[in-house]
Amino acid sequence: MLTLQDVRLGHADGPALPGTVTLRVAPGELLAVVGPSGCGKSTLLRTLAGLLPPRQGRVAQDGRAIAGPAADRALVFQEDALLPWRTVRANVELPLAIRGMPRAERRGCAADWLDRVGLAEHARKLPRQLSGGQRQRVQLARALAGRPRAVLMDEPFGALDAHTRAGMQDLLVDILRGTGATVVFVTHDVDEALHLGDRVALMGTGEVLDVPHPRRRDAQHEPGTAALRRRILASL
Ligand SMILES: Nc1ncnc2c1ncn2[C@@H]1O[C@H](COP(=O)(O)OP(=O)(O)OP(=O)(O)O)[C@@H](O)[C@H]1O
Repeated sequence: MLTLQDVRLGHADGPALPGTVTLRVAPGELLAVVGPSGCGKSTLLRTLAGLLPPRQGRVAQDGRAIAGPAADRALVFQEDALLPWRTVRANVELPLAIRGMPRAERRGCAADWLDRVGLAEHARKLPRQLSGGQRQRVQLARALAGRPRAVLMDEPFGALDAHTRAGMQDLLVDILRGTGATVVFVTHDVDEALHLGDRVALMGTGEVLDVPHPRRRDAQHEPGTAALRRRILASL
């Protein structure tokens, strides 16, 4: 579980953002976060990751204050954060190696995750030999291979075309199933938030709304989904 209690966000060299955030993300939940540009969505994720201390208030994972980055919380960005000189497999293995996992075990773990994201036969390639969508799948494999209890995703599919993006959403739903990971997912795309989220947090207003039919593509035209969509759009 991730909790923020009366948290004031802000970068060290900038002013604190207006207002405070109080939020509780339940174990295994996917919380989608939307809000106007500049309202602090990325700052929120960095604070949860432990990369930025809160200006005020308390940020905790499972009741323990978050004091710095930890392997238990993986970050996935929109921009490609793979090491270009390492193979796909070595990129997925890297966080496992840093955690001291023995070589044979991390080989097996990386192979398993590359298989789950459909890239088994690309393991020996370099990132630049892959498409944008494939690179994003490597990032997912790398984030999840370490079995984090929380995954913090900042517009991870924002740079992908609509078709690839829908495929990535389906893949994410598929590979999260059974991991029990808690996910905070920042997006500009209201339909993505409504599809992936159990709840949607509106960062501008502080509201957190239940999604009536999470992860059901056919729910788009259900009255509850349509009403929620209008409400979110109005808040943006
Ligand atoms: N590295 C930084 N140093 C100082 N201030 C920053 C830094 N990054 C962002 N900010 C400021 O913090 C505020 C919140 O930015 P943030 O990137 O969290 O917003 P956001 O909601 O993610 O925006 P967007 O939707 O446009 O990505 C903005 O006023 C921004 O100028």
